[in-house]
Amino acid sequence: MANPSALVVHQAHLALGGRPILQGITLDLPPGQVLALLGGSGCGKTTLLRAIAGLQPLDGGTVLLSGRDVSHTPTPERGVGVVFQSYALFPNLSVADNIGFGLQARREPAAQQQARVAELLQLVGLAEHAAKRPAQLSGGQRQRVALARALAPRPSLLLLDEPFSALDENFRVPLRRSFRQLQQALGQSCVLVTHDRDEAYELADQVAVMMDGRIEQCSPPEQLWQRPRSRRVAEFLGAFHTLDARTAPGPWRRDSGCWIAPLAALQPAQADTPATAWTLATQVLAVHPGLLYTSVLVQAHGQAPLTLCLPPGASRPAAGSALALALPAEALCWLPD
Ligand SMILES: Nc1ncnc2c1ncn2[C@@H]1O[C@H](COP(=O)(O)OP(=O)(O)OP(=O)(O)O)[C@@H](O)[C@H]1O
Repeated sequence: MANPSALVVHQAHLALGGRPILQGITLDLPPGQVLALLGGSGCGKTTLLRAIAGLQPLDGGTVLLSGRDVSHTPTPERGVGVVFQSYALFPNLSVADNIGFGLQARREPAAQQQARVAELLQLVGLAEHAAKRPAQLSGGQRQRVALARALAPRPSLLLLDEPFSALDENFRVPLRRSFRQLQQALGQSCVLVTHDRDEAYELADQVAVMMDGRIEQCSPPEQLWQRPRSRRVAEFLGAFHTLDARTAPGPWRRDSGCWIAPLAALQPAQADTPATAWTLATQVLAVHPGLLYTSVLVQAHGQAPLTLCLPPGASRPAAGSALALALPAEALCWLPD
């Protein structure tokens, strides 16, 4: 028989302070994969993570870990590891003792505990810092201690709440890449809470977009960014031009919904632009030079302003000038409201 899913959440419901916070969440995570819960502030990501950990009781619904119904099982018996945004390390314990904390609590033989701590110190590259206190470490090192501590008891599922958000961009990206390598080498199943789209895209096998306590779409990242299922998801991902279908010209006009196209698909119209393309007569509102590209804000009739991205060397149009743009037909996809 195939391995059971690392995590199944079925119809999770929860209200707090009289407000619905989780509204029928259903998820299924195969073993060894990372699921990212991606959403804006207050959509319920952390609450869902806490419910999976058993730190927040649900009003209704079930949670299964490796096929075992843990809906009413206390946290210590669920076999999950948790890495909090703040890392929550013990300031008076050494790095090694922080990592070994969960093993002591399980009363494993001392030699076995020491061997496991040494293994994890190696794994996260902190062997020479074993005797230090958390205050003597950098933010990235503290994050790795928190990760090692959560991994030490070999959890069936690792839960991570914004684990990289306290770090500077320069540290965040290399650290999340080394985390992904480690996770894949260990085959560790994970649920990752994040509001960072790049992080979700890079780290996750499946991305669940959460809005108002619901999963709007759960798909592998490439699929999500190619085919968002609704306008809300497309707008949240921020990777598309959105054009109103009601005010669209000729063949693009519809009674409802919108057309979306990847940002790079919008280009200046050329002599060889195919007749099937959607051509837009626009006026340049503003030009914003940038390191990677120049953003040109344009206004097309009946549409919200659009942003054309020009490569750094391209000639820049002047604000107020007219600019003919085109979107190839194959880049456009209609979505319901
Ligand atoms: N104990 C509580 N009592 C009442 N409301 C709560 C409680 N805990 C959380 N909430 C509310 O539930 C909603 C979801 O909170 P949650 O922390 O899960 O959001 P989030 O998606 O993780 O947001 P963020 O990214 O800002 O952390 C918020 O509106 C929050 O105010």
